[in-house]
Amino acid sequence: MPPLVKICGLSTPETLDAAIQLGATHIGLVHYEPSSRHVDLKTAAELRQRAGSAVKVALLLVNASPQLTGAAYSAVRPDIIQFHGSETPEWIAAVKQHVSAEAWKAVGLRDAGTLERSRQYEGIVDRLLFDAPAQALPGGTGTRFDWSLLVNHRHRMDWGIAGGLTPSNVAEAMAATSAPLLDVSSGVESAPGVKDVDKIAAFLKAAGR
Ligand SMILES: O=C(O)c1ccccc1N[C@@H]1O[C@H](COP(=O)(O)O)[C@@H](O)[C@H]1O
Repeated sequence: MPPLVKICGLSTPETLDAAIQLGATHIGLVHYEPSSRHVDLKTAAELRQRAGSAVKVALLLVNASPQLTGAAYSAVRPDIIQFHGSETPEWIAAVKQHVSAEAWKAVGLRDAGTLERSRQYEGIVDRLLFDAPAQALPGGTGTRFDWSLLVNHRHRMDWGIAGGLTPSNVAEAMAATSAPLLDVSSGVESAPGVKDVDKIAAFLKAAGR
């Protein structure tokens, strides 16, 4: 069974359609102004509607206020909210009382300690997304983390990997981690924020979809 694949940071109808037709199982819309992939809520809602039920749609937020999270959920109605900042388990639990979307938490994996601390989200979120540690931006930087950190880790909940995945290294990432979900953004772009359909196709093919 091939892994699930999420193509994140889509911002145009053309690239959304291509990702769906090429076999993505999930797509991500980034609502975070500092990002080159930021989409406003109106655009996010239009893309979400266009996707329909063909894929699961994640809305990526970073340390958004309760007001913004609520407004974003109401406007876009995503299947998933991807929390990609320093949101605590308590914070996410509180948000979940007001939205009926899955909650995914991105965790910047620096060392075995961060992996152990990620267990605090068990029972609170629906999936952990292991990513490279935050830099100037908390994600979407095309940076890999040390995949060997996941070897022999006993996962007790759904999970996936993100960070620096590309069509060229995704097979190696799959072999190293056996991740059930692969999340890619900058590795399928021709420039920051500009998705490349050929790279999306190459990534999905290399991931076995
Ligand atoms: O894509 C962004 O600009 C972004 C901004 C803030 C937080 C997360 C962001 N992207 C997510 O980061 C991971 C890894 O991305 P990459 O493949 O290394 O570019 C992925 O989930 C992106 O959607």
